[in-house]
Amino acid sequence: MKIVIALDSFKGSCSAQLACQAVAEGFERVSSELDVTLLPISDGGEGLLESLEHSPVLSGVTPYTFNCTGPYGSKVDARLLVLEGKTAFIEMAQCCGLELVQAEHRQVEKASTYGLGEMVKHALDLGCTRIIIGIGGSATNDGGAGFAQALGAEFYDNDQQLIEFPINGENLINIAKINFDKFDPRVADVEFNVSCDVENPLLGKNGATYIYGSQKGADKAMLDKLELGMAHYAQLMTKITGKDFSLDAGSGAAGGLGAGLRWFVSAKLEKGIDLVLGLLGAESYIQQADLVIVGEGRLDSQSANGKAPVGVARMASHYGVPTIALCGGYSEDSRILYQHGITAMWSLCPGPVSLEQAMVNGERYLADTAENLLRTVLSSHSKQIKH
Ligand SMILES: Nc1ncnc2c1ncn2[C@@H]1O[C@H](COP(=O)(O)OP(=O)(O)OP(=O)(O)O)[C@@H](O)[C@H]1O
Ligand SMILES: O=C(O)[C@H](O)CO
Repeated sequence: MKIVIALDSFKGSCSAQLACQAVAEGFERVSSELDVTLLPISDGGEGLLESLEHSPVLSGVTPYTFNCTGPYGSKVDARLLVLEGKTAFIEMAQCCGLELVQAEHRQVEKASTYGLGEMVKHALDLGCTRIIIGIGGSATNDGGAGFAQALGAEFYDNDQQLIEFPINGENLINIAKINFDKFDPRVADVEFNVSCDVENPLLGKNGATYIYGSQKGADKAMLDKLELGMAHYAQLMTKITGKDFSLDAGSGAAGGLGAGLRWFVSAKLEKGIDLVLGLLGAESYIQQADLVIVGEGRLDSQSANGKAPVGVARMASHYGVPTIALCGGYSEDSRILYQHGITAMWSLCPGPVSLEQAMVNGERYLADTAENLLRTVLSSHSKQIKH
């Protein structure tokens, strides 16, 4: 029996790689005759590098670590991967991620994507001609202005004063002019592909600020202020470039970085999970599988919007392969996922345990649930199972 194990991370509990390993361990308790492929997955934002590093097809990636500017200005270590000396993979959450800052210290208006620009400069220094950036899971709402500043763009306010490093969401309302004379010229010869974890537009009620600003530390008044700044910035960038991306899908990913990357480096945006599945060569494994296992911390109706488990399930259902999802919990409205390729959903909780207990024991519970799941599947096939 061929099984593809393609779980995303269980945020706050275990990484995608550990989740996949736990499921494989549970299966091994039941049968040693399985042909199992582990494909730790991500929705293209946070976790992108981990899924690529453990990919069975991308064996030749070289990891580099650079000390760069974190979301609030202090230094953080971030990694990038280089494939065959030419293609760099960068995960913006490593330098500008929400998880780098504890919830009580988050001030989204002060956060900047400057560190991502530094990482891109490192990739250029390494001679890369294609740069793939996974965006999402960010602490920022600066529309990519910090990213452009790190690459040499100079932002001026109404008094013709240079806006200091690192430019952030709060500064957007003050930008009157941008000077690109010192912008890194190497960028023009590089192909940028961006995998977005969500498809929100830049502006409006469904845009970057109003949908993701609160989790980054903004209250209602701050959300209104940031949206005004973003709208002003979008208007200016549209005037400069002649391109209005405000309402395009993916523009609102990572606090408007999606739009910023299109404006500043002519990036091509893609739906994260599709780009990840392509990079991992997932199709060749999935189309031959008898069963696919997916999962993430929590499944709900939102999971249908570009999240990793549903992306995998859609591909599997295209080939008539059933997909079973394992999760910490699923909401009532998650039934809609049955229409998106998910055949069944299993919660890993063994009983009424606290969320904390479920998260601390995530791997153990996953292995136990996987064991139980495979016992059920094999017994319905009248297969030999270990006792
Ligand atoms: N082991 C676990 N047991 C029970 N619930 C869990 C467990 N691990 C994670 N969760 C729940 O899932 C939530 C995280 O959800 P999930 O892993 O789907 O990430 P997310 O925030 O939706 O982001 P993304 O989809 O980008 O990964 C946690 O806040 C918690 O409520
Ligand atoms: O970073 C963010 O704002 C969210 O993950 C959506 O991209």
